[in-house]
Amino acid sequence: MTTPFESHSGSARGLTRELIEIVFPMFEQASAGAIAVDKNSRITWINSRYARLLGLADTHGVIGRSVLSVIPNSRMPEVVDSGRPLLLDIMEYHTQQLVVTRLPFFNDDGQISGAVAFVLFDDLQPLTPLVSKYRSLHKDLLAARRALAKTGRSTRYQLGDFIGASPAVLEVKRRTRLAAGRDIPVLMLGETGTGKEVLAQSLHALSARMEGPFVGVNVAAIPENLLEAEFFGVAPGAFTGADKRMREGKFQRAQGGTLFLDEVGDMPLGLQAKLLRALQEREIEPLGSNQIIPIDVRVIAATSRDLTAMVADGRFRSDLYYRLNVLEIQIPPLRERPADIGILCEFLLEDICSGQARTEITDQAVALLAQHHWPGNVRELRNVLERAFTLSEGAEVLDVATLQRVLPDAAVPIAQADKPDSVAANAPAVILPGHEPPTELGTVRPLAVVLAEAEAEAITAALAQCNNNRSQAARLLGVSRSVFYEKLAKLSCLS
Ligand SMILES: Nc1ncnc2c1ncn2[C@@H]1O[C@H](COP(=O)(O)OP(=O)(O)OP(=O)(O)O)[C@@H](O)[C@H]1O
Repeated sequence: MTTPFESHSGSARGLTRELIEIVFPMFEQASAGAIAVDKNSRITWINSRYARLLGLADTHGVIGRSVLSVIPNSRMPEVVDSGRPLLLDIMEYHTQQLVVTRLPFFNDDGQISGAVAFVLFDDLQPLTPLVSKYRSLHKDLLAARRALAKTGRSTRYQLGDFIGASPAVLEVKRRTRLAAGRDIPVLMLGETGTGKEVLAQSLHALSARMEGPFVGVNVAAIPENLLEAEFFGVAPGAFTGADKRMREGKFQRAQGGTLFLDEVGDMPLGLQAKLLRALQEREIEPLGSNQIIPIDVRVIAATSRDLTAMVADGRFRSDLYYRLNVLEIQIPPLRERPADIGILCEFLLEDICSGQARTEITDQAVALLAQHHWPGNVRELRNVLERAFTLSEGAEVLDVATLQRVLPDAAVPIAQADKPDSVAANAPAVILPGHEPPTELGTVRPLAVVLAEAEAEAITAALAQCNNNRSQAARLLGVSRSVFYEKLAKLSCLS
């Protein structure tokens, strides 16, 4: 039998490799599948049992490929990066849940050479009690993390929460891991709702600053005259009526951790100069004080604006742009990666249904969603699924007809509809907004639901019309920027 270790000869420096070589044949025989990767997480070997389990035509086609491009939920890169084994894990692969164990192995100099994984069980039936316990604990953990993130300064997202397996998303994840390993400023560029905050939190959680605070500040949501105090704090008694105590700014709160500057493109030029100074000197001066405070903070900036255009016409300082953009992560809009919509729906529905019976979505419904333009990206997808779930009163399956009733825009060709669905089958060839078939629930719905839907649609349409420029969208809707942000935040909480 060939093993992934044959090319390495001589005595191993660490016990790990020797042990693996001893136990490998036993594990390989007894397990439901085995795979090995090199130190770059590229597949070097896979046995035929695992290839069959993954539905691969043969074992050769995947050799040399990144393991994440074949098994999107694999945690082998983590094992290779950390050099630590993951002895027991449940990994989802399409509809299967596999119990896996992953071990790193080292070369003669003690350097990491790669990792090997074994599928211990591909049928969870005997483990049902354990798995349901795991699921309920996992749900509790997510709920606790969310509650904590609302009150404290910790993060609630990890890289695994950034869902997607398209090449563009894999590249985003690769750059995030790279950025996490280096203490440098990072600039995230992407439209609204593409997950910039999810990614910023994940980066922090992967970095050496993970034990430190993660402090987020949305530059666009804070009135201009308060921004400086928000950033740098206020000395005691700096103004008449000001606090007797020092009021900490975001930089001080983020000491030892990460400061996430969301919508940095909305920062007024005056404050840009002060931010640049703070980043260059690594110190700040609270308002009304002559005391200098050293800062130890990693900055992750994000924007949905075209910063290079803003630099070109003088609305954003070029020196600050280069200081923030040491490593750039471009997050693609959802419409450019329709292949991710299925997996995103699965993940978002799981979250939306949490605590209730699981709802599935038909392939035709996913295909319908893939045709949508998604100006509000994943946040909008989440809202659409939430509305569909509410409208269907927790039905087991979301189909084309239900989604047509909640998708905000345009006509949908009936050819896409689920064939056995009676509403779709009797519908006109094209369903236009405002001409939806009457629902079984009747036409009268609670006013609060109708108003909330109308508000969500107006916000999405305004953002689309203004190319995601929030200040313009707020003006178009006749509300202040802070009211607009409040509503946007509520939308994302609801979703
Ligand atoms: N790739 C993704 N996987 C899972 N959820 C995602 C993903 N991208 C975004 N989301 C979800 O979409 C919503 C918006 O994400 P987030 O706030 O990170 O976006 P953003 O780019 O920071 O938006 P904005 O620019 O409007 O602040 C959240 O509910 C988040 O959980």
